[in-house]
Amino acid sequence: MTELPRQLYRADQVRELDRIAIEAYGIPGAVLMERAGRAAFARLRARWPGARHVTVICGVGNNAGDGFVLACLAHEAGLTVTVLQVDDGARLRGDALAAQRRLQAAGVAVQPFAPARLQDADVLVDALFGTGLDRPLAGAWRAAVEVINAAPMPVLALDIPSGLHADTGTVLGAAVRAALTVTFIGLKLGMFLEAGPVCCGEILYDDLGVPAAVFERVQPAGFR
Ligand SMILES: NC(=O)C1=CN([C@@H]2O[C@H](COP(=O)(O)OP(=O)(O)OC[C@H]3O[C@@H](n4cnc5c(N)ncnc54)[C@H](O)[C@@H]3O)[C@@H](O)[C@H]2O)[C@@H](O)CC1
Ligand SMILES: [K+]
Repeated sequence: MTELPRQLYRADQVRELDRIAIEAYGIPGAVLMERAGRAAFARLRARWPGARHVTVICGVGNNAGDGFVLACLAHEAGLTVTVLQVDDGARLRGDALAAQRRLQAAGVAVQPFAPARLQDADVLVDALFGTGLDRPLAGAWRAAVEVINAAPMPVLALDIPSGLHADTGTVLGAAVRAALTVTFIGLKLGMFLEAGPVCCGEILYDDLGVPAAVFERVQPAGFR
């Protein structure tokens, strides 16, 4: 975990940083996902050392994958772990699907999201959407964010609070209000604009071990 950098990026630029790290430096996406889950879990324990029950709410992309990795680590650390999926998960693929299967092999069930399933949690983890959010939340997705925001427990958001536009900081339908956001590889412009600061809460950053040379290949969109 390193200090907050000054560079700010758009979502497409962070995806470009991911791509360069994977393709030009041979860091598998699954390794980045493992490091993301591990970094976020370490920060969860540091912020809420007394937490005994963690509930991870997952979407259907790689942000969910980060959540599955965190859930597995929490389970291995002896915490009570509840994993909820808002969609039927049929769209899961690649690294995220592999992470979900590892979690299930470790004995943690993935259940459909339901408000009643949030109770008893000490901390909620927002693994619904990250930089792949590309349209306003609607239906069950929006309802889930509203239930999360109405719940009494603190929220740790993975990479960016779900519903927050990574480039503009606008709320796309609804956005998670997190106590802590652990963001990966690049700080997003939107975290510091409009609703960004309120939705992110405290921001912590992890470069996921991406070599400094990778960052020289993408011109930041701004500086904080
Ligand atoms: N190798 C990588 O690319 C890495 C990605 N990481 C994680 O992956 C995230 C990006 O993952 P993805 O690009 O898979 O996307 P997300 O996981 O952010 O979004 C999941 C999917 O939701 C769908 N979606 C978008 N807006 C929606 C809406 N309003 N309603 C319903 N569905 C919607 C899209 O089809 C998208 O693919 C990052 O934020 C980060 O958390 C990290 O693990 C670092 C490594
Ligand atoms: K998120």
